[in-house]
Amino acid sequence: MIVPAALSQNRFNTRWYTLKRPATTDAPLIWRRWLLDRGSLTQHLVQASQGQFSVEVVRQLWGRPSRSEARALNIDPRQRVLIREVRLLGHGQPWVFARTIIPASTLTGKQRKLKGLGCRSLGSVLFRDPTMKRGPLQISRLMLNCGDTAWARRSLFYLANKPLLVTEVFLPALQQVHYGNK
Ligand SMILES: C=C(O[C@@H]1C=C(C(=O)O)C=C[C@H]1O)C(=O)O
Repeated sequence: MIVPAALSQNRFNTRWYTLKRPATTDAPLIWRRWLLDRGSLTQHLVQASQGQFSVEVVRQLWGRPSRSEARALNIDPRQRVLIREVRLLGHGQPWVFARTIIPASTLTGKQRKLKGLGCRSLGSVLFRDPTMKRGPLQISRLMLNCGDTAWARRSLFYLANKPLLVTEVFLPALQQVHYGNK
């Protein structure tokens, strides 16, 4: 199971870079398209997989954020948050690992439904919400448990001005995907 411990464990001290200009990343061009697009990643993956797309929930639990996640959300690291970890599959292959951190204070009102997403994509809720705002993208290069490294990005989303932090790791299998110039 490729589950990047570098996201959830403080000991990895993963460094995140906010890109001032796309050109500043040394990511290969194809990755820049994936890494830096502010639209729905789900939509890209549905297109790239010709609809053979699915969401596999790895785990969902109440727990504590990493220090880095708490800093990004500007919350106390001792605060309990809802943690959702999924793999996004194309043609049954894991293409993206995603970890979303949702403070309890965000799971109120209409946003309570985020607790019961199951295998529906988070993106299908976020990008349909007229109140949705997205903060700047941060980029990192992570060490995966299997020893590979992978490009990752994260950003804050806001629904009705309430934050959640979404981190996406682009797994090695995604490199085989020849994504058309759409
Ligand atoms: C934010 C999006 O939702 C995607 C789906 C996720 C999920 O179902 O947990 C998490 C992160 C994203 O890769 C998106 O589609 O852009």
